[in-house]
Amino acid sequence: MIDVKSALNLVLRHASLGSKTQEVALKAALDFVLAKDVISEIDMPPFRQSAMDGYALHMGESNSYKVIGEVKAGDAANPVLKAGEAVRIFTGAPVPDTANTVVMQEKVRVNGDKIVLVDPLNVNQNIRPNGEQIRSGAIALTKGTAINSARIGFLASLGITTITVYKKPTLSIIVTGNELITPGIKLSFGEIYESNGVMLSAVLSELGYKDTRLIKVEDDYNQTKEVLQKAINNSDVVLVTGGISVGDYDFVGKALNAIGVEEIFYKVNQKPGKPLFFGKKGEVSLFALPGNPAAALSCFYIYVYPLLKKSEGAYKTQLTRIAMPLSVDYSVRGNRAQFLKAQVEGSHVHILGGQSSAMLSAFGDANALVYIPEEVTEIKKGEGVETILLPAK
Ligand SMILES: Nc1nc2c(c(=O)[nH]1)N[C@H]1C(S)=C(S)[C@@H](COP(=O)(O)OP(=O)(O)OC[C@H]3O[C@@H](n4cnc5c(N)ncnc54)[C@H](O)[C@@H]3O)O[C@H]1N2
Ligand code: MOO
Repeated sequence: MIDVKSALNLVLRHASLGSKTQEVALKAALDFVLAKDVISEIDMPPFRQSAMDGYALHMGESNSYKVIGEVKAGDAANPVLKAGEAVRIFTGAPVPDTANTVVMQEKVRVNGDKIVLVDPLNVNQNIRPNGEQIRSGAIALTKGTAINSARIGFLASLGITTITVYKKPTLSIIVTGNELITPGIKLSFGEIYESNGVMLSAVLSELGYKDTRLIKVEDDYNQTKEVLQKAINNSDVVLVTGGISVGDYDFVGKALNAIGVEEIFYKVNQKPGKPLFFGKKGEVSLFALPGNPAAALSCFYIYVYPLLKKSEGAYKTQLTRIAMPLSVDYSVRGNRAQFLKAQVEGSHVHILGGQSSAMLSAFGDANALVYIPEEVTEIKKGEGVETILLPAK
């Protein structure tokens, strides 16, 4: 049995770095990771932009200005202003080359074709210089950056239509167990509804991995071997749930061994998720997640997520971890490190009820996992705990 930190290090060390890239349209690039720096081909803004509705002035001696024209957003006009002259201007419009400041319309009194300033002015007020955000030829986003909605907007503002990203890994999910029944069919005694497969497909889809196959297998050694081998042939990453513990009908470990999957580790000193297995066959990574649903999802966030991020070239491989004060005293039973379903509320983190690894309802309410290392048994209210923020949805 190894500890949590060693297990995570092994996962990251063995993640095969994706080398396959593809061009994608910017509008379809959400959640992909850049495989090449993106260079801006324009200055942004491309011209001196007015940041306010008001007047562009060529500053003169007095506080009174003659208004000689108008420039609105989209106009190509560049009127010539002498000292003491102004043009009416609107937010986003190009400031004439001969104007050296912009005054908001609320800060002037209008008197016919004259305006009078209410307050003294500084030069270059309310003007966004060209290239203020980025210069032509500069790096807009570096290789390894994950594309989010703000970055799609930023690249669109630079006129970029396609980018080069890493290909997403192809994934197979294999759920094991004679007791598993597809929801929609009436349960017989001893049966339960299959939930790990749909849950893992959903969390993968939420993170941008749409190309996943879901396969169900009975507790049968030969069938397990066959299905695992097929999944390894067809995928970059395989996730198995259940059948990895020590029971007589837990065939996953034996089957993995028989088809030549190299064990990187098996069993981590953590709750939930003790019987977690991680292995490799060639470039294919394989996790056997515990069958207990909350253990499977915890292990997904803590170990599978970083592997996926690392293998698609992302520089940020792990969920954000912050120290937050605990809302009440908490004591741990046993000597396993804990990942506790929790809710960040205001400035505190609150550990939820229903922590059993067989129960999922608390997970649905959780927006974080609190990590308590194996050597810690008592935490007092207000003490800082490592809080892993789950992707928001
Ligand atoms: N003698 C021991 N028994 C167990 C140990 C141990 O150390 N010694 N560890 C326990 C812990 S901790 C865990 S976690 C589980 C993990 O067992 P498996 O990974 O082999 O999982 P299963 O036994 O197949 O299933 C566990 C549980 O989860 C349900 N399950 C499985 N798959 C699904 C699915 N796709 N959808 C919904 N529910 C599923 C299954 O019916 C079981 O109730 O082992 C302990 N035992
Ligand atoms: O390691 Mo298990 O997930 O505690 O039931």
